[in-house]
Amino acid sequence: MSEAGHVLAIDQGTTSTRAIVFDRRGVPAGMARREFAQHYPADGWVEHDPEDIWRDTVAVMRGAVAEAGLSASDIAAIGITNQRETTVVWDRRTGEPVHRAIVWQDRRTSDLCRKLVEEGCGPLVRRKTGLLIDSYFSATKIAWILDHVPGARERAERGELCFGTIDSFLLHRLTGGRVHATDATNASRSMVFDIHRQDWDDELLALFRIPRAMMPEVLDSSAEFGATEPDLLGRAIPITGIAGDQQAATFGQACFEPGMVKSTYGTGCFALLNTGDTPVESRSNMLTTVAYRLDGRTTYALEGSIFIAGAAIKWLRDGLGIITHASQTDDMATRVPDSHGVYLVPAFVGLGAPHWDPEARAAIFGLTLDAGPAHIARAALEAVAFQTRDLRDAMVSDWSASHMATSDALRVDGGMAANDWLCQFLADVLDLPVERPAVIETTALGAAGLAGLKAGVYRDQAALAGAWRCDRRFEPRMDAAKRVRLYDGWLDAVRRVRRER
Ligand SMILES: Nc1ncnc2c1ncn2[C@@H]1O[C@H](COP(=O)(O)OP(=O)(O)O)[C@@H](O)[C@H]1O
Ligand SMILES: O=P(O)(O)OC[C@H](O)CO
Repeated sequence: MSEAGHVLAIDQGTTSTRAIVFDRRGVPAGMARREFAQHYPADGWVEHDPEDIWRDTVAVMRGAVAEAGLSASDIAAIGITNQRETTVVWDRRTGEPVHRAIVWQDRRTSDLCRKLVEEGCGPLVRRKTGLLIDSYFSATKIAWILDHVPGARERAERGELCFGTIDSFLLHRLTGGRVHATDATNASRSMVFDIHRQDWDDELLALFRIPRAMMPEVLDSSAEFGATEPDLLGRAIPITGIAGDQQAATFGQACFEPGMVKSTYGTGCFALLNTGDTPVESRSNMLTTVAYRLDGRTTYALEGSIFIAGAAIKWLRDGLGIITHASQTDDMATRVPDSHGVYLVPAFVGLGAPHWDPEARAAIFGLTLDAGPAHIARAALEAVAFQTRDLRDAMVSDWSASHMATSDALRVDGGMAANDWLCQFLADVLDLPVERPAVIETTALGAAGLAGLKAGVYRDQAALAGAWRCDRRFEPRMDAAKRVRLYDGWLDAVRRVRRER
């Protein structure tokens, strides 16, 4: 058991970077958070500046330790969790990025993806990676950078450039450029990683024209990744846990048994169903992915990915200007009896699962002169619940086709899970109890759990599962006829968005 009793988790998300110090019981002891700039250089393009992310990461690490009233000597280990698929390419020697990070929401390579699908490459990618060919994943983003940054492809072939998702970029910086690695969950989001052989796949690397020389080493999610440069926090601290944020949330929600499901409501919404040590291929356009890999043993999941969840609420604030803080939407939705027939389909960057339609764009239907901001805010929240229903129906059909039932409640987390109105509506639309944990920052908790297992702060997964506590359980109470009517209206709105693209 480690003497230093705390774990520092870095949670680098799409709209903000957080660090949280957890104690030996998995209780947050200190936290710091910074939002950072989103860049939209063209329609469907989304970029982040890696230097903003690095600067904020160092600041929130130091801020969280200070807020906890601790020092580096109290921190046994660091865990990293991150927005997935977002792609950074940097110079191996200097650590300098050759281009801004291309974010997971970015759709600039959708034409290339469509071409590969038309050429019949879909089954090969699906069989090896569990993924559909889509610009969401890293491979085509890497190729775009190599094709559009002068000299980058030649430098990459000479081994002078590194690719990494955000975890890998931060690991390289935190270790002073000594370590170029990632974990199996992040690798599984690239479209060039064989989830069965657990290795980069040369046939797929060739298909996407990516030199193997730029790929990071792939380790377990709980592993010895390296140690921080002493000047960052006052002493070298081991980094012993890494996972993509949705897998970290699955771990933080203690969804360790096959059939258990969690759904995270951040910028996007991501539902993961643990399928155990067997990858389940979806017939409903869900993804097959790595949930976590411990001691060389891979646990898989079915995943439904929705690109816009909290981002729609952010748009109400920054785009429409009808709110000044996301939490206002709770009161606004409560104030009106229904959305007055208003449906908002948040296809701002296309539609993810189960449609995978990059060309779709957002729309609001059903507006009348007596509809107002509260109806639109409610429709934005309702859309998150309707999209979750789309995912759950697909996952249940995949899973129950050949396995036992799914768990009897949906565990939720992420920034939006603080919205009581949304959690209740979610339970109503799913006709399923929704459980919100006492520690809502489950993504960071998962990263801390992975790091703490390796560092000896937490005994084992059973101890982590035993520490999970429900803060509030929302029971479904909507009558069936209303549920059917509302959801049918949603399905009609989505059909209209897809027809009109
Ligand atoms: N009370 C709330 N009601 C609705 N949406 C919220 C609420 N609080 C935060 N959000 C939304 O959740 C997102 C932030 O959640 P978070 O998990 O921090 O996201 P990420 O990890 O993607 O950065 C933002 O898009 C914000 O608009
Ligand atoms: O930043 P989040 O929490 O919305 O997560 C983004 C996902 O990792 C994208 O796959």
